[in-house]
Amino acid sequence: MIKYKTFIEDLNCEKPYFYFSTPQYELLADGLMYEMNFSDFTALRKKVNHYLHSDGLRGKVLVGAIPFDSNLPGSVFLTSNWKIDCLGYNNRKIDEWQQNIIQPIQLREVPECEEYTEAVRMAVKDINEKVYKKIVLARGLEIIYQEDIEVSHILKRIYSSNQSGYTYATNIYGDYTLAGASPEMLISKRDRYISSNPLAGSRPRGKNCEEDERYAEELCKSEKDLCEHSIVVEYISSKFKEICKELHFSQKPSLLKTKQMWHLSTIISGTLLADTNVIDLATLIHPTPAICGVPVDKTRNRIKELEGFNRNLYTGIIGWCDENGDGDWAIILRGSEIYRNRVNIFAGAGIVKDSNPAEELAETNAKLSTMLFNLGIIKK
Ligand SMILES: C=C(O[C@@H]1C=C(C(=O)O)C=C[C@H]1O)C(=O)O
Repeated sequence: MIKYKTFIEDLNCEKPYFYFSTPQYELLADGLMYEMNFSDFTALRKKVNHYLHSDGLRGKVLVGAIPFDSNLPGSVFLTSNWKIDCLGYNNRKIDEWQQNIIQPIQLREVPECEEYTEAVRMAVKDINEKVYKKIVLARGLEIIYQEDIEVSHILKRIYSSNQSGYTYATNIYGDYTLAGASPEMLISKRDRYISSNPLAGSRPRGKNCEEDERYAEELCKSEKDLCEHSIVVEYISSKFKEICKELHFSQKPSLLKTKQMWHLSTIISGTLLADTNVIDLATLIHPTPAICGVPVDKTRNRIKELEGFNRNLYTGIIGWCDENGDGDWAIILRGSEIYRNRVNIFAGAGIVKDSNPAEELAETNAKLSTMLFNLGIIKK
């Protein structure tokens, strides 16, 4: 029997220029690329529309990652060197990629836990004073190794443990690899059909079945988490209402589980009134309150003050756009920046009026565990 290997399983020691997969397909873009720089989202939209209307994307695909902050410059890439393949059911065995995992010599919190809980306290105060309604605050871990780590092993582990989410890896942004296992699709577009699947409101998975079910049940009933979730659904659905003739979403969120987390989830879908490309759609709704806050400008500025580090591409978006303006863009979450012997990982939590600093810290720890597991630092 011929053993079918996916693009990611087929990697030897090389790092892919750009890799993106969903449970249904995987896309790999490699080789020569044209870099399209942009100064902000408005400039990006203009350039992409120009390319699409002048047939400049024929046979090509646009791939890349767009920063969290829409006022910052960035770049996306155009290439004819790309392939896409269906992913049917395949048995992703993480154990196969257990070998060659090295352990770090140092882990450093950026910022320190106490600074993070203090930032949450300040945000709750802002919310009580009605400065804003919700804000997402993140923190990071810097992981140092004695020697350079083998990126292709880590990618195989990320892919294998992320059967139901979006796996991404790119090497086109300088001297590091951005790679992770995002659970959240910002926008998907095929012809006139569009959908978004925001997540907000979270619990860790339990240590046993009983605890796991209890956490899931608690999440479904939690007023605080339901409120956190409804803010995001309201934001995206009101943006979609302006551009869609039909809009569908359930009034009650469902549960989505990853290996490490439970999330409240809502699929919002619609049919576009006029053909709009996926970059226009992504930049219309990004950053959503799932990773930024309400109102957007106020919370984006406050995030810079309270977090004390630069998010860059973390909580930005990653994906592709084809010659028809179709494509998928996921939020850059549960990811890592891998530099030779150093890895930076990040995680955030949504803060609303009833947030408790210690619980939000625990939530970020649970989210960080996705990459800690993929790096082989923790066992589960
Ligand atoms: C910010 C992160 O996650 C986001 C925040 C969530 C929440 O507050 O419940 C859930 C999923 C994501 O939208 C992260 O994973 O770093």
